[in-house]
Amino acid sequence: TGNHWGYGKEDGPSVWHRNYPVAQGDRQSPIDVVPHQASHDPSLGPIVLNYDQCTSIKIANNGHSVVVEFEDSDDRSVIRGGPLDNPYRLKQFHFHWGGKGCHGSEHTVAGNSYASELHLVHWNAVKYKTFGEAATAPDGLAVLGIFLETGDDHRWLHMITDALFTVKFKGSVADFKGFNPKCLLPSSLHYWTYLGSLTTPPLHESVIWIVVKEPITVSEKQLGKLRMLLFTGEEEDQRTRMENNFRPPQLLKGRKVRSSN
Ligand SMILES: CN(C)c1nnc([C@H](N)S(N)(=O)=O)s1
Ligand SMILES: [Zn+2]
Repeated sequence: TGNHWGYGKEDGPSVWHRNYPVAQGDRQSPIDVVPHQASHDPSLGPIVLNYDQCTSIKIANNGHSVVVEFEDSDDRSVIRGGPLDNPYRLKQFHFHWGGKGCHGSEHTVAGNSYASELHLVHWNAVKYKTFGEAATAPDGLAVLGIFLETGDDHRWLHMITDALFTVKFKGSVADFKGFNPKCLLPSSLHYWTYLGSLTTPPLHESVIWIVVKEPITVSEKQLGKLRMLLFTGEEEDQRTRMENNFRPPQLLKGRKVRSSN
């Protein structure tokens, strides 16, 4: 019905263009990052995260991913520096992941996928009054992408995976206070950056992407807990596991990818 979209055969990334023609636009995301073709830009400073006053509010299953929302009525959690001309306010973070053992990241590096990808979504509250307004502006959003590879348990990710049972069904929301996503960052914030889009409908071409080079390590067990989430609501008799909720890489269409040092 209407603008319903998903990750299945009938409603997945290959048909999103029918309801969202921008899917075939000139600055779509994700992309395959080819490190040796990225231009090293010495003018690109470090990314600075001021997440110390960061306050998470709730965790939700929106039928496409699991999302942790933040209080964004002031500049308590911002990202600045790097390619950004203003500080951008943290609004939410969410994940994309694969099926058992297979890949799940959205961005790829020289054709290689990671098991999952974390997106920290920020908006330019200096230039725009609301997230909605920023989400349709060419410099409105900044998304920090972090790759997840499998290995040992991540010492803090259990804070999230232990809460997933509270949001199993599409449309469920639960309190999730006091979580600071700084604990999910790798030790180095060296990155690639390029101009792109949201990777889910409405696919607005409003994102300055900052893809961090160093992945974090999580265990297969922790990733498996993401897959106990459902795409479907409690009232639906069809129970569909939430997995493979990633869009494949899109054409670069002449865009330049820059690399911090
Ligand atoms: C409205 N918001 C916060 C978002 N809309 N689409 C989002 C996508 N999941 S992504 N992957 O961040 O582009 S995030
Ligand atoms: Zn995302």
